[in-house]
Amino acid sequence: MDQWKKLHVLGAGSFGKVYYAINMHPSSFLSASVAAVKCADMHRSISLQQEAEILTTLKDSPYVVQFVGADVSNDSGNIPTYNLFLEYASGGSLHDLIINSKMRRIQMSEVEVGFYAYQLLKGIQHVHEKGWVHCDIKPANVLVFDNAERGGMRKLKLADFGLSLRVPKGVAYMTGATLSNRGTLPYAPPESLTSGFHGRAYDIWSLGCTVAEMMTGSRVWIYRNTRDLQSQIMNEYPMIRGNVSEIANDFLHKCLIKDPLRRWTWEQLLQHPFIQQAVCSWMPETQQRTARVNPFGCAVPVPEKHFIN
Ligand SMILES: Nc1ncnc2c1ncn2[C@@H]1O[C@H](COP(=O)(O)OP(=O)(O)OP(=O)(O)O)[C@@H](O)[C@H]1O
Repeated sequence: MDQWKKLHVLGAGSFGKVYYAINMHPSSFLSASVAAVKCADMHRSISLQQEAEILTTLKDSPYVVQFVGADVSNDSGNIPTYNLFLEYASGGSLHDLIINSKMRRIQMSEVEVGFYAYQLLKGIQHVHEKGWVHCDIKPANVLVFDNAERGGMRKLKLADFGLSLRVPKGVAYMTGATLSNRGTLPYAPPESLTSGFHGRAYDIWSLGCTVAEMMTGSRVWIYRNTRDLQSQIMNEYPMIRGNVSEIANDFLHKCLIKDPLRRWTWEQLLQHPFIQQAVCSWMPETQQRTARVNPFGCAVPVPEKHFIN
């Protein structure tokens, strides 16, 4: 940590604070020149240390925040501090992006949302293939990076793996108890409340809530208190407020199927016309070929019967 200087606070989590830091000697072992540093007193740093371990297994995806390194310093008096270094996201979180768009009364276009949803699906693909379920996907846990190449379109990356669960070969984690959800309640799927079921489908439901929020600027649930929210998640269907096209609505419905075994997977969703259209609009031709897995391709209009249940 000696070569790093913490400059200002970027945010705070349940573990401690997140700082913006610059590397005073960028040629040394942590080679990045700037970083976000998640810090916690050593005796309260177990979840940060676990996050570091998880991030090590998730390296090498452009859709997951990159782990730069970790160390222990004595920078606040004599109390040892655990520091987790991450690549710095200059655009803040997706939550900030949604709030800013709302304040400026600029709604994200569906193509833009589709392109962001594509990136989140690729992140989920990587996380699931490495044997994890994120368990806390929400706009505040998605980081935004500027991307000059794509005309103002941002790069998004999944972050905050503090609640992630190891589920090798897709086996789910189950508490067996009602109301024993792990992640953030407004983004939690019904099965996590009815039986404590946490499988890969968990992340897909949270993705649906996140994509709906990008599209409409509002959360899918409006509730009076926690009990009301729990009851709505278990018994009702999420509300998509605002003007949403049929194709986008269909995508959301596939993410928000109540039965986790029938809910679409990242593999199926990557082929959905909502994603395919966005990919075709925003990706350079060379990258489209690998991303385009839809048998209909881009140029052909997709008949409704192929994607509406
Ligand atoms: N790599 C990063 N680059 C830029 N800002 C970051 C980075 N990581 C975190 N932040 C900022 O710090 C805030 C808090 O960090 P983090 O997301 O890890 O905690 P949290 O999810 O808000 O809290 P909790 O521990 O309760 O889940 C984020 O919302 C974001 O604004």
